[in-house]
Amino acid sequence: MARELTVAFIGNPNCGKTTLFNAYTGANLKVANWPGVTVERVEGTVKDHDLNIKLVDLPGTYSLTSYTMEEQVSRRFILSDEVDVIIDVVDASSLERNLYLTLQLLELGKPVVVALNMMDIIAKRGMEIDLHRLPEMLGVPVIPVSARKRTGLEVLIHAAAHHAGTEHRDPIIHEHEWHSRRRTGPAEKHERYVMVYDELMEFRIDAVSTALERKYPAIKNTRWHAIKLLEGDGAVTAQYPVDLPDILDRSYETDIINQKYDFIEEVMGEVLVHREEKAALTERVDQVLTHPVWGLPIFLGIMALVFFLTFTVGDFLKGFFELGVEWLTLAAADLLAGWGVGELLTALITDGIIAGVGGILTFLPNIFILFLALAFLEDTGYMARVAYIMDGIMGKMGLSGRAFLPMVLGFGCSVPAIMASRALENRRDRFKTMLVTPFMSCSARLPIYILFSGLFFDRYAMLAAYSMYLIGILVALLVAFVLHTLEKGKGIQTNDLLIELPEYKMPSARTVAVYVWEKVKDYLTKAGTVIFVASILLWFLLNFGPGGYTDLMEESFGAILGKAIVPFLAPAGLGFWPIAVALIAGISAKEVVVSSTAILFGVNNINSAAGMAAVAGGLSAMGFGPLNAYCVMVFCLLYVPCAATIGVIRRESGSWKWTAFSVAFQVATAWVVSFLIYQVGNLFLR
Ligand SMILES: Nc1nc2c(ncn2[C@@H]2O[C@H](COP(=O)(O)OP(=O)(O)OP(=O)(O)O)[C@@H](O)[C@H]2O)c(=O)[nH]1
Ligand SMILES: [Mg+2]
Repeated sequence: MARELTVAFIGNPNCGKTTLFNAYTGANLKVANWPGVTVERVEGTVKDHDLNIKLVDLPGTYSLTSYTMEEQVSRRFILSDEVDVIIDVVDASSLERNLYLTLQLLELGKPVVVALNMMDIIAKRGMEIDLHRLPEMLGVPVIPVSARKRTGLEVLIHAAAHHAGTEHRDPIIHEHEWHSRRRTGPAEKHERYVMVYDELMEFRIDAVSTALERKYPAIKNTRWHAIKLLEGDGAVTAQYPVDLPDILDRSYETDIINQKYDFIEEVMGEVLVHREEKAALTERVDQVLTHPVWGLPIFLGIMALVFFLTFTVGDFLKGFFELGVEWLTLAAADLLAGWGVGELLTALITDGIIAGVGGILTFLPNIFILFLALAFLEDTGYMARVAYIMDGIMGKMGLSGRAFLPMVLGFGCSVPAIMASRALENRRDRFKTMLVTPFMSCSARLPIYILFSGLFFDRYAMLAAYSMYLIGILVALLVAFVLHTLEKGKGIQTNDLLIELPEYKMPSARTVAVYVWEKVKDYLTKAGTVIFVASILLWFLLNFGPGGYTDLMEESFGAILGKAIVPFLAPAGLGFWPIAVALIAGISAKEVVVSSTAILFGVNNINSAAGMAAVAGGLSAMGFGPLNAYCVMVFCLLYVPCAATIGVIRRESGSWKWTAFSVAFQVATAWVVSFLIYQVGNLFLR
């Protein structure tokens, strides 16, 4: 039978763990150039000879002292007995910072293999790392790799397999090493550790270890636990309390950290042959992009550019899709007629499914361009800058700049954006971020803007649509601000979570391709599932009434339902039953607002000139004008996130009550903002 082995990738955020995991397993997990991309543990398998290796990708962490939710995921897993070998992924281009975690992992006593990643960058910069001395000093194998270029992968996995089962009760290194660091403990213990603290600290560690051993004989690695107790680690202190008031008189965390860094400095001095010349390009670019005054306008400019491309290039490509849908409608009608399919079923297929789903597919080019641009921004490292630029403003909202990262990710899709809020340290910040993230304009809302702004704003269509993105950001910030003001005086402190600025990188073609493909796949899946089902349901709702099948939509169930809520929507400029129906249907997925409109007005190809003209005609006949269109766009921007988002809010908050509150809150906000725009707009237009 084949042997089984579990290997976990752990390392600092953004060091390339997921890239490495993808390279081994062929998975397409998300990779991007900012810290905190992976928020969940993910497993995959590879084979090495007769060995089945289970690989585990973990969220990045700076230390084993865990603060954020994702860091706890990593810590808990690394400490569990499930892991046979730890692969410590180290970003060789910032070795010094990464070694801090390495030293902590070595103290755990589990088999550790260091994967020295990003060797391609090291080579390009003309740096050199002494690959003989480094493993000697760390006492574990160090394998140079490049996850992106896929070099060194076989050697690494082989080393991990080979290194399994080399567990020490306490990690030790060879006799000839570190005689200068020799531990001066009790005579019978002459192990030499990789990381040896000063005499006084070693004395404390010994004392605590002895007490631990006596009280909890089952503990595997007393030294690590003793160090954690001296650091005042909450979890370990709660699990293994010892009564040593003289020794554990205060937290020695700072001393322990400092001594580790002293050792790291020593290592760096010996192994780095050419000192790292801090990437000059990154600094120069950042002088402009993170400028205190220009940073924000530049960000808004970049968003405008992305949006401009989405509109123009997307529209250019759209033509081909329109032809496709038109052809499909005709072909389907012909085919169904040829088969002698009844009128009703033919209507369901052409006016329901093709109109609803096909209409949505024609927006694919716009979606494609949007995600291409976002992938580019994420993999260059710009997104982390956006969080940094926003730090000041976010501070006024009682949040750290880091909370802006989930928010910008919301431009793509609210679901991963809400999950990204796990990187925030405390619950209050997380919930606040989860509440406002859905206000950011996600890709699903794009078709709504394209449709309604195209219908009513001609030359200003792009401007009208771009304003939605700005309104989204403004409302999100405003809501956060109001919440912050309400909280004030309750003794809540805001904490500063710094975001690390990664170096700028040329985006990898593979990363961008995978990113875009995953998003396009999601969009197609959504068209084939949620939108497909919603279109069928909607068609039935609009073609059947209390009296059975009806040609008059006015008498359908849909109309009855829509008319019932029109009085609530009218003050916000949305008092039209077809709009009411579209908005209700849009809860399933925002694109459904567009497909409902197509079904409502009986157009097969809503994204074409003819389709648009038909819808515009129908809407105008009801007295629906540009101001109403703007209100629809704003309402769609702000009201209930889609079903998938509601699901993820429920999962991440763990509470239905809170989920219900957040949904109600979004609807109320949408109503209030549309109401204000409609009422003020009316004053001016009259
Ligand atoms: N040049 C180069 N870039 C790499 C290499 N490995 C990863 N990268 C890039 O580094 C960035 C971060 O990679 P990820 O795989 O997302 O890093 P991670 O460690 O999983 O990050 P978190 O999930 O945030 O902890 C991406 O832009 C990758 O393309 C490498 O070997 N060489
Ligand atoms: Mg990752």
